[in-house]
Amino acid sequence: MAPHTEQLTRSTAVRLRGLTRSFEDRTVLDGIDLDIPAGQFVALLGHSGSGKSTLLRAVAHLDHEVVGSGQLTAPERVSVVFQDSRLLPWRRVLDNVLLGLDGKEAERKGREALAEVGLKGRERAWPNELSGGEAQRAALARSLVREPELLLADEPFGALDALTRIKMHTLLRELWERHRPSVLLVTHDVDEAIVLADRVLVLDHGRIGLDLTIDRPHPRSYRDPLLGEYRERLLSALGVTEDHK
Ligand SMILES: Nc1ncnc2c1ncn2[C@@H]1O[C@H](COP(=O)(O)OP(=O)(O)OP(=O)(O)O)[C@@H](O)[C@H]1O
Repeated sequence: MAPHTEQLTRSTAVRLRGLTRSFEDRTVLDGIDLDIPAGQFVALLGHSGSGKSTLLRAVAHLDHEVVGSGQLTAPERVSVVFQDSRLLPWRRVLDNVLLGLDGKEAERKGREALAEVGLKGRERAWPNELSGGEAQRAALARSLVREPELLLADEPFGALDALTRIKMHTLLRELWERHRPSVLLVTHDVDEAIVLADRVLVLDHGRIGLDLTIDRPHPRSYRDPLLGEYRERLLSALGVTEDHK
């Protein structure tokens, strides 16, 4: 089966059936079935090498060798944010945000998106004049301006310091509240997953080992004792026992 884009019902953003990916003789994704309803914020956890990025690349249609007995469907308007901002160093911030878009209306939206991520006034800065957190904000603005139905994020805050990361969590959640894309966020960080997402998946041996709904109101506090129960379940699904903590 070749992955393809097809018309999805309004209520489902992503549908995977039997998604399989092997590299030589190693099966990394082993028949994954997954539905992500439109507008849902999902985090994907798993050990290093468990296949999180491979799954995200498949959903982004960046991998043409993935196979399955069923289907891989995702919306056409998909934006991807990576751990590094991937801004082009020879283009100013606004031009990076607008990459591939033309016209006054696009420029207006680009400026608006930069204002939304707190970079008003930095439109004409060069990427090397931005801090890591600012560069990731610009990358988020570049995604937003395309009004994605699905935002795929591969450890977008992995390279940031702890304080900046917390600010970015708040920003990402606020942007989600305003625009309501479906989100698939790959992360190593259990706390990041439970503070941001409404549903957390754990990838284990090529399958979804745990599919956990986080039923707590937003904004969430890291200190919420009820989040502790979710943390325990996720750590246990990841095979982290008390001795390892
Ligand atoms: N192009 C490739 N060629 C060969 N093996 C690959 C390729 N891409 C990924 N793999 C392998 O597939 C497995 C899963 O990789 P993937 O990057 O999806 O894991 P991950 O869960 O995102 O890891 P991390 O958390 O360390 O980023 C790894 O063992 C990796 O070596």
